[in-house]
Amino acid sequence: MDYQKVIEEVYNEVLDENPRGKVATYIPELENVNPDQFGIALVDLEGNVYGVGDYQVPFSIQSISKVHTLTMVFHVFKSKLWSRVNVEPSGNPFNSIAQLEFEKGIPRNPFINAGALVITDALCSKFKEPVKQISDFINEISGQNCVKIDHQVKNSEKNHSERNTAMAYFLKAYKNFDNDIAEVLDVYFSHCAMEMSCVDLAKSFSFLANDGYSIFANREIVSESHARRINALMLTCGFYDESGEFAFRVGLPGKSGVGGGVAAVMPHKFSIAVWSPELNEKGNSVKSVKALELLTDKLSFSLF
Ligand SMILES: NC(=O)CC[C@H](N)C(=O)O
Repeated sequence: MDYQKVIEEVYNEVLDENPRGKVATYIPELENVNPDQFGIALVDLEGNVYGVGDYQVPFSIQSISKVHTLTMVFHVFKSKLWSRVNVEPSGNPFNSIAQLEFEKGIPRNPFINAGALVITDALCSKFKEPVKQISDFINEISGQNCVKIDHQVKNSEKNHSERNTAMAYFLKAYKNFDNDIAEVLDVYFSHCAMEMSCVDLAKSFSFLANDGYSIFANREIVSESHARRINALMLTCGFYDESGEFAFRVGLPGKSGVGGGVAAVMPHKFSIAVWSPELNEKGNSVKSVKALELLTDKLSFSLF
């Protein structure tokens, strides 16, 4: 399969069609990014890299980091975690407070903000220096020192953090939050403000395409059965209230972030990351989703 040719075709077709959205503005610093950037990187299971466009430009990974943090706790906490977070699609926006109250402080899944805050809280219980541990972990599974925290983005989110702070208090009220709220939020904003390029991100997702084994870290990151479960969660919950639409159009497990990135995997074949900052109203990158739809159509395979 000539992956380079396919991603170049996809790239050109998306640029020809030029679907537009709006860059995220609720984190003010994210508005300063050039909205025309667009890149695709695909990494196969031998470690070959195929890239086109701005695939080496670092961008704010935002919620994509929730897959990395979940992986870290999945490994450490095993099944205990699932009494604190559910595994159902939310069908609601990623920052819904109403849903959290309705469900008595047990977030629907680990990828909506409330669920990710519980995961970050669990990380804070386990690790002395959680931000360093998260960076080290992502660097390890990407095979290089690629993670940087953009402190302007971090502080920008911190200065506009009313909803996430409210959610953390709600979780605490329902006794589903162990650590100091400000500390956990600081860790959460730090991992959301990590910057990576498409190629680094695709490498960091490679173990999920490879039954849990990372060819970049040269070790098993999670067991084969845990890798399958993380993929199942990405397929059903990775795109918030648009997860069904993504499964319908693309058919790969994946995760989006409001920085405009999407990382996805085709189990036993490759991992891929696409980035373009303009989002649709659900918070998913318009060009990235279009590119992945064209890609699975051209390859004539997906999970289904
Ligand atoms: N969907 C996202 O990427 C959201 C992440 C963002 N840091 C937030 O908490 O709102």
